[in-house]
Amino acid sequence: MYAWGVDFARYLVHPERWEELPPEWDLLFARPAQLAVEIGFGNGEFLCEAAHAHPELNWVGFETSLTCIVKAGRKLARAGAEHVRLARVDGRFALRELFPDESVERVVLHFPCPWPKRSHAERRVMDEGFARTLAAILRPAGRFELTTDVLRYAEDAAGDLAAMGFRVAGPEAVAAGGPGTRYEAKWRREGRPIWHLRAERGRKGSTLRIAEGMMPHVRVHQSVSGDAVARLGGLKEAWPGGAFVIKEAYLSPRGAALLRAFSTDEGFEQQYFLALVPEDGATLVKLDGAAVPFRTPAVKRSVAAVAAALEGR
Ligand SMILES: C[S@@+](CC[C@H](N)C(=O)[O-])C[C@H]1O[C@@H](n2cnc3c(N)ncnc32)[C@H](O)[C@@H]1O
Repeated sequence: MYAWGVDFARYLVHPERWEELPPEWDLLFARPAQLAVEIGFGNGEFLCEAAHAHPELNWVGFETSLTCIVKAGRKLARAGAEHVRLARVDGRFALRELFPDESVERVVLHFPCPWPKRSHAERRVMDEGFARTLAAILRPAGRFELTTDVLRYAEDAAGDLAAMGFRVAGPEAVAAGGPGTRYEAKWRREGRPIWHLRAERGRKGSTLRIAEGMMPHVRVHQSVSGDAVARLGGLKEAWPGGAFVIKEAYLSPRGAALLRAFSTDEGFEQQYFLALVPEDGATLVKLDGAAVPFRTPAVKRSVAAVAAALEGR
């Protein structure tokens, strides 16, 4: 990807397209090294600095904002940073699904959105589930660091981490020497106290992973009519922890169809397309390559349910 003449494509990775999860990070970085992860890296100030200060580590950053990916990518390219990869994936999902147990040395989270309202709590990065993931993917004595301007957030994090067996130091106020990010500068300008918490993994935890590399597909042994495709719009299923809905169905003049789908697995939401491809009197139901989702239980169920609906089951 080029933006203002700076090529930063070499930093970008697309885990949703990988056929094997979790991946071999050493192969991806073309060198064996300990892994360090930043979640919600914003404009990339810390990641850029950290890659220079700790060239012995392979750094992976996760962001949900495309604008941030572009800004951080440009910064890394300008600085000539090595051993960094960026992905546009929800960091909570990424940490759990993309790293084997006991494979990460360090995880950092700087000024996560606090989402103080109870009704928004599920959007917070740090919670009990995240602490469980950390206990699973961190190496023995691997560490997690949190910097925030919200004392309550840091205190809740300390509680969740301690309950998972972490040795927790803080939260303590840090007068200077924070991560050097845009949000640190912003809150310091406003005179807010900055809180730092450091937690070292104690006992190993375990976590349930749900994504697979394999692309689900089902062959329906009949061609499908435009009416049958149109009836797929609105198809939905929900079960404890997950759901999918087919939002819209588009039919091409040549008999192929695209279905716009939405899924959620334990709050991890995805939008994607299913393709219905005619094949010698049969129809292949598969994921379309335009917006490939992670292959979660909800995504797999949507493929199976569309095939079943077409077969009248
Ligand atoms: C308040 S900003 C802080 C950015 C940066 N760390 C800093 O200190 O300047 C929070 C960032 O986290 C990102 N973010 C929010 N939820 C996320 C998630 N679940 N996974 C990855 N990034 C996330 C947002 O897009 C935003 O860039």
